[in-house]
This record gives sequence, C-alpha cells and structure tokens, in this order.
Amino acid sequence: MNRPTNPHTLTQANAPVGTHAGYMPGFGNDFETEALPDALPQGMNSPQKCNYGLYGEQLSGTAFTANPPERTWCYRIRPSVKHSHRYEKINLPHWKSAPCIDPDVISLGQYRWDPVPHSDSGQNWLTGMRTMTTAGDVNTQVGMASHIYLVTESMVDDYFFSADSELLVVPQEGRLRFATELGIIDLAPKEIAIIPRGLLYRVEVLEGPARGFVCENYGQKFELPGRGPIGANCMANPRDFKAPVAAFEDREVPSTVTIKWCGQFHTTKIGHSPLDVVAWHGNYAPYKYDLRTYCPVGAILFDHPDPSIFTVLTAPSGQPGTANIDFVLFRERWMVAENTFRPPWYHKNIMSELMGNIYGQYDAKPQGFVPGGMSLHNMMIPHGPDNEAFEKASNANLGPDKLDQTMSFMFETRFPQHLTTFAANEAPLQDDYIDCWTSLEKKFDGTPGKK
Ligand SMILES: O=C(O)Cc1cc(O)ccc1O
Ligand SMILES: [Fe+2]
Repeated sequence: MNRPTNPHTLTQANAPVGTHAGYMPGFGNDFETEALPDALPQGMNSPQKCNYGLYGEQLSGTAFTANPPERTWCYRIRPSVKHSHRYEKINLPHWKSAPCIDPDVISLGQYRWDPVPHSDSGQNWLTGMRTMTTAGDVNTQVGMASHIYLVTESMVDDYFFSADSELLVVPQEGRLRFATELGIIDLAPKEIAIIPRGLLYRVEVLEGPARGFVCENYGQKFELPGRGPIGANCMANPRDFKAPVAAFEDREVPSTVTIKWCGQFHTTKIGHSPLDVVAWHGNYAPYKYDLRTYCPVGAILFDHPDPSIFTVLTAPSGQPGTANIDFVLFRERWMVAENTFRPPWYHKNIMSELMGNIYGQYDAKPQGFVPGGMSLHNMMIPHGPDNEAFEKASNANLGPDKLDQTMSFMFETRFPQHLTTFAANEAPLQDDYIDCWTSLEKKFDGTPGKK
C-alpha cells in the first residue's frame, strides 16, 4: 500500500532568491543552506558548541587530499553514529554487484529487452531494484552496474545509503521523492538525479507505479565532460543542475537504516528519523538535472560525429579520455547533414553500450526498442541500424528533418558488461533481436554506382 507522503514533516529552508523553490543552481558549487536561521556556523566549521544544540559532522566523498576535495559539513540533531543495534546482514536477491558472472549466461552478443513489468506484490526502492548488468569490481571501486527499478511503495521509517556507489537515476514512468539528509529532490521522467555515495535517504512514491533506470557507479564521481573546441556553452550547462536546500525531520520513531557495503546489504535500527540535518555547507551534494535543458551540438554540414558529443556526464576511470562511464543522451534535435547517412553508422566499439529508451522512437531502431526497454551491445560486438532504418536513411530526401519526441540514453563503459541471471532468464529478453539485421541484403554486384 502506498502511504501518502507528508511534505510537512520536513522543515525546509526558504528557497534563495532567484532559484527554483527548494533547489540551488550550479554543478559542484560550494553551497550553503539552513532550514533554521543561524543554524550554520559562520567563518568556521567546528565551533565549541553549535547553535540549537546541533552536532557538526563532515561527509567526505573524496579523499581529503583529492583535487578538488569534495565534502559537506552537516549540522544535525544527532550524529550518524548513533544507532542502537549491530549491523545485520539482509538479502536483497535482485540487487547484484560486480563481479557477478553466471557461468551459464552468455553476455557476448546483441541483446534487447522489452520493459520489465511490475510485479503483483508491492516493491520499494530496495526490493524493486533489478540488476541487469554488472561490470568491473565493486571492491576495487571500478566499473558499474545497470538496474531497472520498479517501485510502487514508499519507504516508511526506512532509510538507505550505498557506501559502494553513486547512483544516477533516470526515471521513465511515475514520480519519486528522494528525501535525503541534505534536502528533498522530486524526480519525474525527462529528469535525472545523482545520489552521492554515502548519502542517506528515503524514497517515496509521489505518483506510481514508478519505473526507471539506474547506473550504479562504483568509481570516481560523475563530472561534466571536457568541452574541448565546443567551448564554454551548450551541452549540459552547470546552472541547470539543482542541489536541494536543507530540510530536516525531528521525529522519534523506530526506524531502520539499510547500508549497501561491498556488494552486501546490512541493516541497523535507530529510534529517530536520520534526516535531521538542519543546515549544511559544502560541495558534496545530490542534485537533479532536467534533460530538456541539454543543448545538443552536432553535424551541420555532413557526416555523423561520434556520440561523445552527446555526453551529459562522465565518470573518469583514471585513464584520460577513457571513461569508467559516460552518460550519453540522444534527444530531440535537427538533422541537416548533406549527402550523409544520418543514423548511427555500423560499428564495433571497445566500450560497452547499455541503452534505455525514456520515450519515443530511436532513429537506428524504429521498431522494437520501446520506452522502458533496454539494449546491450557489448565490448567489440558489432551493431548498427536495423534494416528498416538503413533503407529509410539511404533513400530519404535530405532536407532539414527534426527528430522529434525522442529521448534515449546510453550508459557506456570501458568494461565489458555481464548479464545477470535475471536479465538472461527472467526479464523480457527479445529472442529475435538479431533478426533485425538478417534482412540487410548484399547490394554489391561488382559494378560501380550507388545501389
Ligand atoms: O549504437 C548506438 O545506437 C549508439 C551510438 C550512436 C551513435 O550516433 C554513434 C555510435 C553509437 O554507438
Ligand atoms: Fe553503438
């Protein structure tokens, strides 16, 4: 059963002038926000006694000596360490972590799935997470996992954080509220959220059922890509990222905290809401971003550029230019290239491409890749437009053409992605996917001229 959410349980800071209600603009900014006046110490981090009897606590998302270091100072009703039970291991059998290789599953290939249906029983953010692929190794903080979430129930007096990962959330249907230690993020399709490693939150259903995609990043945090010759504007602009203003609950009620740690899940019990941060300042925060503000840049005379021009966020791997994960967006745009085969070219790629459809039709796959569906073209596995897309693009009159009503994305990683047993055996895998290329005919007959 969905419990209605009560926005009045959280005391929220007034939105600063010139921002959207409840959010502060900017990517990686050093923010400051307080839900009660003078709750935030000024000029220092650790006063001998904090105002209102708050405890000061630092959440560090990078090593202290990283460049730049990312951390946030929280002023809270109780320190996070206050819990009354030892950690207990629990089982969330559908949320997997790398390495997770089922020897009976073949990951080499081209795969496509219809939307995973909602189950008959109610599911929350934790029980409704379904891992599709894993890559790398959670213990060495390398790689990623891709998940589908199917959520119908709010978490009630239940809280969660992942010590393993940062989560990139891409909704496809329904609306969710992430009530976090640092404030509230409401999220709808065509928006994304980034929930940093270690940040505690509860997920509520504002409008269900909710389905979407998650990229779980075990590695270095997502950042804005280098813009190179494109310069300071277009693509994802920093001001369109929104961090929440401070919001807190002062509620004494038996609650549980679940922690994902080295691929396993543990719970402990506490006697209060841990969303009790009254004020915070720092540069380690959750944020949301409206994908409709992404300004695509592309070919304006001929040819089809590499999809890296559509990178929204990139998570570096340590090897420059070779991402642990790129988050790439294929959205509405004008196609104007002359004498050009406009859809993606046929290709093999060292990077592994996990795609999801948020809405509409993707140009390389007019049929079969539907909203809520996913596809995987793994490391060095050939793929490209299906026969229908090839014929249409090869014979089209090449006037300016608006690709309208379309939004798909790619989680692209330098590591091979392994299908989970769920993705291979339970999720609605399209067994006939590779047939979309079998009708591509031989046109070559030894004579020159365009066929
Ligand atoms: O495979 C895909 O559809 C994604 C993709 C799109 C594109 O424009 C170029 C390369 C690529 O992998
Ligand atoms: Fe591709």
